Amino acid sequence: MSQAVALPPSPSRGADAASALAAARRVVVKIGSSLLIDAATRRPTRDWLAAVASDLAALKTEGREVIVVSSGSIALGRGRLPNLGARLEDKQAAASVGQSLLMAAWSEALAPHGLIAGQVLLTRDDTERRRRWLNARATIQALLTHGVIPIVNENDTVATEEIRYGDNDRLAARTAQLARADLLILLSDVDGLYTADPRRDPNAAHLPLIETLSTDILAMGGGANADAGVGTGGMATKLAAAQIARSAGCATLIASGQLLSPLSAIRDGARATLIAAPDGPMAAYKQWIAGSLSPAGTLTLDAGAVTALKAGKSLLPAGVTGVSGDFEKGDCVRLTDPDGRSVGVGLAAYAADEAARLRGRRSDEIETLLGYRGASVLIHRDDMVLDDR
Ligand SMILES: Nc1ncnc2c1ncn2[C@@H]1O[C@H](COP(=O)(O)OP(=O)(O)O)[C@@H](O)[C@H]1O
Ligand SMILES: N[C@@H](CCC(=O)OP(=O)(O)O)C(=O)O
Repeated sequence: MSQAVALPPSPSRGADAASALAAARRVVVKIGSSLLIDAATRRPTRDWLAAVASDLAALKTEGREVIVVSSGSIALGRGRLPNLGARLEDKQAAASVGQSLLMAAWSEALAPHGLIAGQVLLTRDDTERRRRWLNARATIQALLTHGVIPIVNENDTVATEEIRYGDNDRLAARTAQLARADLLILLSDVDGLYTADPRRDPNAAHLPLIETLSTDILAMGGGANADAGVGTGGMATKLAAAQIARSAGCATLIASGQLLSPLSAIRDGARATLIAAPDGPMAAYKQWIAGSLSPAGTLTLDAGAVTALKAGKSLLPAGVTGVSGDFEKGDCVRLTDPDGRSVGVGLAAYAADEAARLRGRRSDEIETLLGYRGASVLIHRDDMVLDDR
């Protein structure tokens, strides 16, 4: 995995947009249909896409990991099937045709930089059900480890959440949460949040930094720019996305995508709104594990495993002496010492029946015991919170 640049404290804390980007290690960039697709021709805005690809390549060269959340499949699909109607299934059909065109456009734009695009189609269920969530996270991690740029969109064939209610802003926030990104950049047709919709109110003032998403701030988010033709969300969905990201310890930047190289522009000081997050993504993730999930089972550990966990290691199957409860992969389980005292909690990498088969066994036996090669640990240390920490 690439190593980050020398970093200022954290993009999550209050600063300005340029320093938030300079400090970010893992960045999710959300790009809406109106930026990617020419409303008149319903084709990709190739020059813009080429410039963004070059921006993304620069971020990667600087040592940051980059994930893109890209809309555009419906608009592109409609370009090929102009007679489609406005029903939900027509939109889904458009997305089905347009998604491959969208990926082709991304692959073409990234290729001159030696970068490969990987398609990731998610539904809300995938980001909320922990088993699928762990699977999606592992796939995104594997893509990043191999230097691929994941290009995420909603799986519009099976889900209608975002195309019915808004845009991909919330999907981008959930992706940032899933990937434990520290910065979410929402590229828009406006250079940030104003005290009121700047298209309607000439006195609206730009807000460069939001430390707290108060109800007053949330109320500033109006609907979308109706003149844009493609794109659906508006500022309200961006603020809703920022709220999701913030609770996951990820800061959000709302910035203009209407410049040719919008990410370089942020780095060079272009105006934007930074919504800070108080904790980093790992701290927020651990708080979520410890505070929001009820354990669905228990793993009893031997004394050696307890010592290893306290030294910061992951839990290997070899250190587990007992498995109880009915838990699935990704569920929260309680960890206890040989005397039954709680040691902490963690997210299981295997379901209860599999964990029972792996109990007390070496990691190199997992493939033989289960018939496939899964994780080499029962609970990864990142997915674990110890009581006495
Ligand atoms: N308080 C606000 N500050 C900035 N923009 C606002 C605000 N309230 C509503 N808007 C509108 O939200 C639009 C951006 O949302 P949207 O059209 O969905 O953009 P995109 O397609 O880039 O996601 C702006 O063009 C603006 O008209
Ligand atoms: N999944 C849909 C995204 C829905 C949408 O319109 O999003 P956006 O362009 O961000 O308002 C698509 O690819 O067209």
